[in-house]
Amino acid sequence: MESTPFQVHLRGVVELLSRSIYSGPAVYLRELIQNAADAIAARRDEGYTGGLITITPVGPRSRELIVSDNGIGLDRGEVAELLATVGRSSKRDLLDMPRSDRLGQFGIGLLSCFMIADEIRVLTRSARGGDPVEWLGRADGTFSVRPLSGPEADAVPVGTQVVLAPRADDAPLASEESVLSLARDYAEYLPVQIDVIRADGRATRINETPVFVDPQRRTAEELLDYGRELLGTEPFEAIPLAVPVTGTTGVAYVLPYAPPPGARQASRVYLGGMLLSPALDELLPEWGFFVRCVVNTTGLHPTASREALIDDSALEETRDGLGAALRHWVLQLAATRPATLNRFLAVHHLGLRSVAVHDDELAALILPHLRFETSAGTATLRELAAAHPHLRYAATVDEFRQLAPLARPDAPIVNAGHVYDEPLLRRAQEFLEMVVERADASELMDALAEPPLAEREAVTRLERRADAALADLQCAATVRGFAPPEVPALYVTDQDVLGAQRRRDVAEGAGGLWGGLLSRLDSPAADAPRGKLCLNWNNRLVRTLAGQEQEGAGFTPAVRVLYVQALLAGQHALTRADRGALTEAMGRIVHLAVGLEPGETSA
Ligand SMILES: Nc1ncnc2c1ncn2[C@@H]1O[C@H](COP(=O)(O)OP(=O)(O)OP(=O)(O)O)[C@@H](O)[C@H]1O
Repeated sequence: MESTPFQVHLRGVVELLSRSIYSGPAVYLRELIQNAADAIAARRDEGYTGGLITITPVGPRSRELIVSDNGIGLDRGEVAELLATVGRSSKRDLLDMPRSDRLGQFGIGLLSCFMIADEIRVLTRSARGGDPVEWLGRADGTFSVRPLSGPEADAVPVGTQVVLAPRADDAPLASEESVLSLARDYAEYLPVQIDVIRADGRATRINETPVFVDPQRRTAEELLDYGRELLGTEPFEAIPLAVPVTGTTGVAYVLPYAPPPGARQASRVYLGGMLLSPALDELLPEWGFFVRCVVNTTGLHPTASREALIDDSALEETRDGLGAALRHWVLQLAATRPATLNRFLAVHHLGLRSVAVHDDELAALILPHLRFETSAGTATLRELAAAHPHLRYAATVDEFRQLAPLARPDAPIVNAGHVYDEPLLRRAQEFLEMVVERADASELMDALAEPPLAEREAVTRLERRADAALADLQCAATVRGFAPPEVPALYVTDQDVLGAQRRRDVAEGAGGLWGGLLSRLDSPAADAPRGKLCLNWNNRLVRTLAGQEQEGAGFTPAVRVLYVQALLAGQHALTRADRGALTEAMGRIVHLAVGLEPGETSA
């Protein structure tokens, strides 16, 4: 059997590159700069100390774009082998791992030039000696090699020039304006000088110093300057980053605003100084949504497109390292700058809360510092855990509103009615020494002071009479002493009652089929849930009501008005029955005030 080498259909491969691998034809320039930089690095390995890349864009005087370098160059044998063999690269080491000082590794980069031109012409002279060579590759898959001699050869210095004549449609990508902007975007931080030759013949050096490569040695102002450009606004703060195992350094900019929920901030990533991606998702842990990073790395591995990173253990290690830096920042804030921590939490609390619900790392970090509203003012969870290891909470804002007045100051109730609060409070038990439990209205009421034994009889009588006065309103009465004494009564419900009440409100508004259905759901049964009116034994008015020996005509309307007042104070919605009761009770009170019998209406 005869073995035959595979045939490569070059147009098909180029099509594949342009459609499926690269984000667009503009990457041709990145690939050329990268090859030039690698060639200079290779020559520097042999003791050379110079290095310059020159790019001449397409212009009024020439339809050709030229990228020249004074790197290692290629001899005749290397040209045929390296330039014309798809997938062959000089830059992989023996273990097939990318070398940290070389950018290329796949042996396909040069083909990207076919996305804008039908021919690639390479003039090259090896630094190791030998005659220069011209290599001509064509998009139809053929190439030719021509050794140069005489004056033609004398004109070719050590290094390589790549010459492209872009197709008319693609020429704009090789114009001075595009070349300047692409070269800056991709390569302004490369450690090699890059000049763009302008139409007037003058060179513009595009190199800039990357502040994020060595952030520890930069001033805060320098770091913030870059951050301002990156975020388009003043960063909240700049956090220097370093993950030495993967040669990654950079800066995380804390956003001064809350990003949309769930949005992980994409990072700007440079590989060996060359832009890999302006917006890479996978670099940060999920909970790092509150920063936008810029990093340079030498130890992470690009995919063939060079626009993403391979999700391998190096990336995972880097993610962990960056997470650790963010965690350190938060802990430092908590320890040394609590006011800044509070400002940070005020901006990002919703996002932090949403992620801490399911992310252990963030929960452990942030929970102690989260602030909650309680019946005794606001406090952080750490403060609450220290003062009240057994903590009770209300699970809705409604519930909090009605339970808060019942809570003793030494046993406050936490408002866990806002989004994420309840699951976070429950999680707090894993990270802080505390037990949290949902507060129960009747238990709280039981904890309130019972009136003294000597007055029990009067209290029981008052409860019975008030019960009777409220019977048709599905409300029971109870008497306790609580602060402040000016409040005559509180209305207390448990969750079932609140739910039933809400359905009744809807039914009243809905009418028709829906209304009928809902009202049937709640048609008062013997065991129908009842709210409770808790009368305050410390209140003068309540005592006076209790003191009325006879069933005075004012008792029932007074209790019913107290009931409606308590509902309103607790911001409960009034049902139709409640409104009816109020109108009727007020009518009777007005009659009593002017000395008329209830029925006496006509003159
Ligand atoms: N300017 C240059 N100077 C010297 N050699 C070059 C130059 N450009 C390309 N080469 C040689 O041609 C080979 C193939 O280049 P190509 O850009 O296709 O792949 P690569 O750079 O090795 O890898 P990648 O696909 O990751 O870019 C290189 O490995 C290098 O040996």
